Amino acid sequence: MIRLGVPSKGRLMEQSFDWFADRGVRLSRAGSEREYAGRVDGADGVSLVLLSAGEIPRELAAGRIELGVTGTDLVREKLAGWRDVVTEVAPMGFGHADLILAVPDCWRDCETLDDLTSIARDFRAVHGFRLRIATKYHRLVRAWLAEHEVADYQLVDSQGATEGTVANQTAEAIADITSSGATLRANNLRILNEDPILRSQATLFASRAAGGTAMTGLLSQLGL
Ligand SMILES: Nc1ncnc2c1ncn2[C@@H]1O[C@H](COP(=O)(O)OP(=O)(O)OP(=O)(O)O)[C@@H](O)[C@H]1O
Ligand SMILES: O=P(O)(O)OC[C@H]1O[C@H](OP(=O)(O)OP(=O)(O)O)[C@H](O)[C@@H]1O
Repeated sequence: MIRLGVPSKGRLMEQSFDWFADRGVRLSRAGSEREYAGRVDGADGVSLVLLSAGEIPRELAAGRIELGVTGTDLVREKLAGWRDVVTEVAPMGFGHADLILAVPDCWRDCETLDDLTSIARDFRAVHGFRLRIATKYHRLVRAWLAEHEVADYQLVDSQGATEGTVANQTAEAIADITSSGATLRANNLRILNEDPILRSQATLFASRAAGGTAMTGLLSQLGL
């Protein structure tokens, strides 16, 4: 049996269902809106596991699901050495979002990462603590800042409503996912003039622990 993990709600679930339906495999919830059991029609030996998108990387790594749909951002953030435990089977063409660093729009002299680096250095001298960046993407943000030799900062954990932390004065800057940019604008934040930390999209991943003829058969049925 191939266990297929799909996000349990929202746009990601619906677009995943559409993606599989376009390839002849119909996924659906087994019962009511609130029930997290799934049904698979059109493919033998496949069971649907509805899960939080954020938990799918861990379930793939543990080999509790063989295939899973989630964002590339979540796999790279949650799995150290992700290439050793999962393979990217197919980008799915939806769930596009960029992981970016944003500062208050009123910081007119902060346009690039170089500007932020010098502001962060001065900030520490003036305030006695390091400039705070709110994020839930600790691993990716740390790695990106280290690569760009930014040191005078601290990460503040924010698991949601991250754009609100600046107005709430629990952070000076944020690193979060954006797609339309509306949430940033509504919170008077501006993206640094740099390439995104990561460009993410929904992707079909396979656990490296999985394989065999059933998997090969399913992937070929999906045209992969
Ligand atoms: N505004 C957005 N537009 C497009 N994709 C987004 C957007 N926000 C988040 N995503 C993507 O959706 C995926 C899942 O994010 P989400 O925060 O809904 O998952 P989650 O934290 O597992 O949800 P929950 O715990 O509430 O079930 C991530 O890969 C993310 O990149
Ligand atoms: O650029 P936009 O189109 O405005 O989208 C960005 C928002 O979408 C995501 O939040 P989500 O609604 O998934 O909730 P969350 O804050 O709980 O992560 C993300 O964390 C941003 O807050």
